[in-house]
Amino acid sequence: MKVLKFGGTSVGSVDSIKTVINILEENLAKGERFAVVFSAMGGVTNRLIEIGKMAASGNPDYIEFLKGVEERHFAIVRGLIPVKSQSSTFAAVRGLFNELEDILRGVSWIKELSERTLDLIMSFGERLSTMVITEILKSKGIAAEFCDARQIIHTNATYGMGDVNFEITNKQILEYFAKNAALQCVTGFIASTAEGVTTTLGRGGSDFTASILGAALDAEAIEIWTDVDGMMTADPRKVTNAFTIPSISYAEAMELSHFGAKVIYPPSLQPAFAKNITLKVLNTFNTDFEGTYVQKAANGKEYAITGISSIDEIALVNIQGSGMIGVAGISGRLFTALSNNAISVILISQASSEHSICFSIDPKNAQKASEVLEKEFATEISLGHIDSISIEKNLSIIAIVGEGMKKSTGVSGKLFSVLGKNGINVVATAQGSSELNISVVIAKSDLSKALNAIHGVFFQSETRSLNLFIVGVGLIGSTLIEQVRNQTQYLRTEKFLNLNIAGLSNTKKMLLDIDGIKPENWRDRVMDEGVKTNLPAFVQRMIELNLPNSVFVDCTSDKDIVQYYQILLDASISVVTPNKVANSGSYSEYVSLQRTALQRGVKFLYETNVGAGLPIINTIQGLMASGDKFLKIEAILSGTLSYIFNNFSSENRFVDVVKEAKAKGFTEPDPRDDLSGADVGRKILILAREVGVPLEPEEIKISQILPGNCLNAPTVDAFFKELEISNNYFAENQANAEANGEKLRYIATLENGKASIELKTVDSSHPFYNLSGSDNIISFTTERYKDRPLVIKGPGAGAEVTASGVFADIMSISSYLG
Ligand SMILES: NC(=O)C1=CN([C@@H]2O[C@H](COP(=O)(O)OP(=O)(O)OC[C@H]3O[C@@H](n4cnc5c(N)ncnc54)[C@H](OP(=O)(O)O)[C@@H]3O)[C@@H](O)[C@H]2O)C=CC1
Ligand SMILES: N[C@@H](CC=O)C(=O)O
Ligand code: NA
Repeated sequence: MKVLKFGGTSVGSVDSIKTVINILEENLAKGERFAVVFSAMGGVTNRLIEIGKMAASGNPDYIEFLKGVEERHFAIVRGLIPVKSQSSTFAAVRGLFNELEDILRGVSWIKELSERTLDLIMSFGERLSTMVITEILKSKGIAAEFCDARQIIHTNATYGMGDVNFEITNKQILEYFAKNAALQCVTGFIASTAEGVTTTLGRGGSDFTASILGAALDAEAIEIWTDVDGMMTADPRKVTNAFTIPSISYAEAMELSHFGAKVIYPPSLQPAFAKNITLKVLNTFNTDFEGTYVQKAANGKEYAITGISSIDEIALVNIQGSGMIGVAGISGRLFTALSNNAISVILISQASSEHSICFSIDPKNAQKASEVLEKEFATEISLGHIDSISIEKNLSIIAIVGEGMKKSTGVSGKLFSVLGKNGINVVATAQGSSELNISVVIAKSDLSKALNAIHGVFFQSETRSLNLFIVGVGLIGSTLIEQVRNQTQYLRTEKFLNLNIAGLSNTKKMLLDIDGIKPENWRDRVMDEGVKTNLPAFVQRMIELNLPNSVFVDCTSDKDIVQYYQILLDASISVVTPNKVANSGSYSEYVSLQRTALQRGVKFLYETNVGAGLPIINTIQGLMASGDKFLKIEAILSGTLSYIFNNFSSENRFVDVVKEAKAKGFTEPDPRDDLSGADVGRKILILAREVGVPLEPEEIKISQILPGNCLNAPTVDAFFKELEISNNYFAENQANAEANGEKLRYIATLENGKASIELKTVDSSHPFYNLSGSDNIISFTTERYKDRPLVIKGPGAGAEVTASGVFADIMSISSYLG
C-alpha cells in the first residue's frame, strides 16, 4: 500500500490534471494498491479565504470572485470529462457552490467570519478538486471513489489547526479501507470533530493528511507530488547553483524546513516518520526525476552538509550586564517572559562568560520584546545589574544543516573561513550539540553573497564561480580574456570553476553583467551594450552588487585607477594587476594596500609587476616568509631593453628594433617608460620593498640612456621621430661594445639598501651575457643562496606570458577561496 499526494499546482489546470491521471494510471497498471490525496486547485484556498473576508465585510464583489472559482472547476470538467457524462459532475459542482453561496450569504448577513466558519468555507477547495478528479477517473473506467476525509480524520475543535485524535482516526481509517477496496481519492487538509463539525489541519495540511493515512495503513511509502524537483541544497531563487538533494534524513528535513524550505513541511509528516515510512518528494511536471528520498537515515553522503537555509529578516536582541554573571534564573525569566507574550525565539546564543545572552526573533515582535524585557528586568536595570536591552535589525540567519557534520572536523572552520574571505561579518552564531545545524546571523545586505559563497565551498564538486571585473582590455586584458576563453571548458570540468566575467571597461565604454560577459563576444557586447566609462560608478556598482568571490583585475597602466584599490580591498574584493603604479608610488601607499588586504582577508596580487609571468614576487615572498635574508639583487628587468640590446646591431637600426619590441607587445603603452629606465626603476623599487627595504621612488638612481630630445617628445609618434634622429648615439655605444666582444646590458642592482640602474657592458664571462629575446634574468644572493645565487631567467615581457601570470594570480585566489 502506498499513499500519493498531489499539491495545488499539480491539480491546478486541465494539463496538469492530465499528467496526474497518467501517473495514477501507471501506478494502477503496475497493480499497486494505493490511496491518493488531493489539495485544492492552486490558489483556491487563498481565494476562498479572501471571499469569506469580503462577505464578512459586506463587499458584494465576493459573488463575482466565487463565480471565478466555480468557472475554474467547470473548465476542468469540460476539459477532462466526455461531453455525454459531464452533466452529473456539473450538477455536483453546482450543488457544492450552492451550499457555499448559502454559507457566504449567512456570513455577509451576520458580518462575522469565525475560524470555525472559515474552516468550513476552506473545506470546499479540497472537496471540489477531489470530487471532480474522482469523476474524471470514473469517466475513464477506473474504479475510483471519493473519500471525504471528514469521515475518517477526527480532531478537536481547535479551528484553523485541529489537533488530531489519532486513536479514533487510525481506527476509522483502518475500518474504512478494509471496507472500500476501490481507489480512494481523499480530500487533503480537512477533518472534522467527533460531532461532525468541519476543521482543517493547518500548515502543510494535505501532506499531513497523507502522513496520517500512510501511518495508519502502514504504507510502504508516501509520495508527495509537487511542482519542483524535490528538496534542494538551497533556495534556487537565491542560490544559482542549488541542486536537488537525492536523499535526506527526517531530522535534516526538519532542520531545513524550519528555515523555510517550502517544498514540504516536515513537522506535518511526523506520523509517517514515527513509523519509519519512506517519503518521496516527486515532481508532477518532471516524471523522470527520481525524487528526494526522506528517510530515517539518509543514504551515503557525498558532502559534509546536506543543505543551506535562511531566514531573510530577523531582529537580534541582546541583553547584557555584569549582574548576569553566575546568577541562576536569568535565562529562565527571560524566556518565560517571551513565551508568556507569545514571542517565539528563533536562535539563542550565550557565551560562557554569562555576561550576555542574545537571541533572534521575528522583527515584528521586536518592539514588544523590548517592552516585555524592560518590564521583567526593571529592577536589575535600575540597579545597573543589567544594561539596557539592545535590538539590532536588518539581519538574516543562515543555517548549514547536515548529519554529515556530526563529529566531523572542519565544517564550522570552512563556514567561518568562507564568510571571512568574502568580508562577511558574523554578528552571532549558534550550534546545538546535536551537530545538525550551525547558524550564523549576518547583515541582510550580505545574505545572497553569503548563501552563494557557502554553497560554493560546501558543494565543491558543483561548479563555483569567480566573478571577474576587468578594467583595461588592451593588449594584456584582451589576451587574458582569450586565455580565459580557451580554458573555460578545462576549468569547468577539471576544477569545477566558472570564471564569470561580470564587468569590462576600457577608457570609452564599460559593461557590467552579473550573468556574465562571454569571452566569445565581449567586444561586440561592450560596443553594443556598454555605456560611457565612469570608473567611480563601475567600482561603486561592484561594491553594491556584493557578489561572492569578486576580483578586480586592473590591466591598464593608468595612474589614477590605483585610488580604487584601497576602496575595493576595504570592500573585501581582491585585486589582481600587472599595473605597477600602485606598488611603485609612495612607500606608505604600498604598505597600506598590503595591510588592508591582510586585514580584510582578501588578496592583492601583482606577480606580473616584475618579470611578467616569471615567478619572481612569489619566490621572494616565499623566501621572506621562511626567514631568508636578501643580500643582493642583480637583474635585467626590462623585456623591452633586453630585446633591443639582443637584436640591435650594426645591421639593425635602433629605432626599428624599438618598433619591433612594441609590435611584439614587450613595451609599455609608451615605450619611453622602458627606454627611460622608469619601468625598470619601478620594478627594482617593488623588489626592494618586497625584500624589506622601504625605498621611495626618488631614491632609485637611474642612469639615463635616452637623449633629452627623445625623452621630451610630446607624443609617442614624435618620440619615434626623435629616435630616428638620435640613431647614431645608440649605434656608437653598440659598436664600441661589439668591438670589445661585449654586450650592452641595462642592469638593476639592490645592495646595502641602495638601488641603482646602469647601462653596462658585459663580457662573455658574465652570467648576463647570454640572454636572448625578451629574457629577464634575476639573481638573488641571500643568506641561504650565498655562494651560488638563485637565478630566475626567461621571457619577462609579452602579451601571452603576462596575461598568463595575471591568470595564475586569479587562479591562486580561486584556490584560496576554496
Ligand atoms: N606588455 C607587457 O609585457 C607587460 C605589461 N604589463 C602591464 O600591463 C598593463 C597593460 O598593458 P597593455 O595591455 O600593454 O596596455 P594597453 O595600452 O594595450 O591597454 C591598456 C588598456 O587599459 C585601458 N585603460 C587605460 N586607462 C583606463 C581607465 N582609466 N579606465 C578604463 N580603462 C583604461 C585602455 O583603454 P583604451 O583601449 O580605451 O585606451 C586599454 O584598454 C600595463 O600596466 C603594463 O605595465 C606588465 C607586465 C608585462
Ligand atoms: N615593458 C615591460 C613589460 C613588463 O613589465 C618590459 O619591457 O619589461
Ligand atoms: Na613575475
